[in-house]
Amino acid sequence: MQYMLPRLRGWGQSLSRQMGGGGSGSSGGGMATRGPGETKIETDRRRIREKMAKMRREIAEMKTGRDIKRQERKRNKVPSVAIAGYTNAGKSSLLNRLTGAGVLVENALFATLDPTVRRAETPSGRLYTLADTVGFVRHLPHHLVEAFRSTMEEVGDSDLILHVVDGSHPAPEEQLAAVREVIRDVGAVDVPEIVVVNKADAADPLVLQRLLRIEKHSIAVSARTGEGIDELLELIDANLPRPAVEVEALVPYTHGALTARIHSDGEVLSEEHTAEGTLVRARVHEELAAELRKFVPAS
Ligand SMILES: Nc1nc2c(ncn2[C@@H]2O[C@H](COP(=O)(O)OP(=O)(O)OP(=O)(O)O)[C@@H](O)[C@H]2O)c(=O)[nH]1
Ligand SMILES: [Mg+2]
Repeated sequence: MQYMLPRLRGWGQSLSRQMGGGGSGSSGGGMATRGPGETKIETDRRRIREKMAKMRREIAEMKTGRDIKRQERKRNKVPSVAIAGYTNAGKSSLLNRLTGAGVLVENALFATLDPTVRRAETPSGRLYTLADTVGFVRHLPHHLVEAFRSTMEEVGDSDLILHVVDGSHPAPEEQLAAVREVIRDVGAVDVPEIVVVNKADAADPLVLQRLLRIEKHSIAVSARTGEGIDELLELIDANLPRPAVEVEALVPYTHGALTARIHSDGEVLSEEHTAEGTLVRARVHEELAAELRKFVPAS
């Protein structure tokens, strides 16, 4: 903490530029109010110091709850998708847009301190979890990187990363690179990534074109207007890990709940309603495959 404060001069300045300039008064929460005799930089430093302290406390409290949730997810084999990206990129807005959740959205740094997890469903009916994460900033002092690291476990453990970048920012490539550095640091390089270029409504079309060309797995969206969201949902569907076992089962109509689980936990390849029940071909995880064994149709 002591060591980082002298460095906040540059940081604070670039942050206010990033947020559209014009000082801190136009945005942010109540903490932005300047005390008597405080200069802009002092206010920034104090604000950041307060945020950091709060964040560390919350991170410490969160860890246990997160571990439990993660274990549950692993057991149920529900694929997990993490929304990562630079601070203020629109991660929480995207989570809200994708799941209808009411997560706090604010034009302020580190609006999100708790990696919230929501359940979501693909257009084809597969269930997955979607996690909102803490945003990154460039030139993060080293001990702060440590604090982020624990929240980054969420990202490292996920099956798919939605890497959100603000397309209307003057230097989106730099933000992408900075976030990737952290993703690499936490060993999440193997997790497939979709680059979600957000704020398409406010971005320069040429910048959008450039980003979509450079980034192979990318899509332009606007969490605000909903533009591109349906396509993103399809893309998530296509990029979720495929369950391991392909099965064929004739499920009696009396076992409707089981048919429903094939839809939510697995990937249905074909389905036919016969006189004896629902004839399904699907990819499912081991557990469900075992339960379906007694319904393998006599051939
Ligand atoms: N024009 C425009 N603004 C957006 C869009 N999505 C988000 N915003 C705005 O960008 C700001 C940041 O949005 P958040 O969703 O809080 O961003 P975040 O990435 O969760 O930020 P942190 O949690 O602080 O890392 C808010 O003022 C949003 O209203 C978009 O698609 N278009
Ligand atoms: Mg957020």
